[in-house]
Amino acid sequence: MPIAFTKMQGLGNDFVVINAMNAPVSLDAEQIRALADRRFGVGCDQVLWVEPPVDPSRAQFRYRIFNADGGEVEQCGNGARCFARFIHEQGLCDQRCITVETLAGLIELILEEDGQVTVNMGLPRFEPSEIPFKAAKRDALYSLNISSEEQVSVGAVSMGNPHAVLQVNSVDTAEVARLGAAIESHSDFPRRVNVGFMQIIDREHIRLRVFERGVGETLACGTGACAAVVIGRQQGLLDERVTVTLPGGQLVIKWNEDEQEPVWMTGPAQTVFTGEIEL
Ligand SMILES: N[C@@H](CCC[C@H](N)C(=O)O)C(=O)O
Repeated sequence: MPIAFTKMQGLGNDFVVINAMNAPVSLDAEQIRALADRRFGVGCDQVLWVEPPVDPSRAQFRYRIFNADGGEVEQCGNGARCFARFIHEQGLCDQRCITVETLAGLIELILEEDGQVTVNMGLPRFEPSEIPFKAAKRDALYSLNISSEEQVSVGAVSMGNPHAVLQVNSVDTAEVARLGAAIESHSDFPRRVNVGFMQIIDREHIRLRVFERGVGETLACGTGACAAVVIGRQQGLLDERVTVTLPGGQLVIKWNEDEQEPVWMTGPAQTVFTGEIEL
């Protein structure tokens, strides 16, 4: 049976979106990898499924996320904006504000008048056990051993999914591939981790590159942008509203530093093409 899909992108972080509202879809990890393959499949960083919610009294949809390596994960920010646009374009819901279930909890998607999408990304979590990260106690920065001769300093936070953030002098020269791969699978992050390289331009602007868990470096990472701003803000380096420049474009992230208040992300989302594929 061919599978119908929509190819979407948010700042060049790209997705294969599958509508499983009417008929359940079941793909195993090998089939997800085949779909995501850029030479033999459609090609994407993540595969997203739109499903009916488990609890319709709390949410209109269930949003499931699979990395290109086939693993299911908790959260995806750029995907959330594409999810909102997909629902609207497919006529699945005409409300401009929708609530969706994810493995990380509920998130809220708002379609703006100008076509951008704002997402309530939920609360950042800093307790090591919630990230998860092996540390004796919560700290602003942790020293991570890359080898016996090399240590790096990272901030760690969960935006529903795990993130480590390194501050660098320049994202142009940061060793994203080498350090990203080493930190992504570091034994102190038992579920692996997304790794952000943050260059602070000023209190309202950062540049960021992200080596994503289960994918490698992508053109943008929404949860990575939230994580970087939250970490930069906790270190007293950033203001409440920050523009994040990623290789694929810009996001605006807002967080008022109250740990009981959510992080907000605004940015674009676009459909690229639709198709069918036999797996
Ligand atoms: N591209 C995403 C994050 C996708 C999931 C991530 N790779 C993980 O494994 O947690 C985003 O825009 O947030």
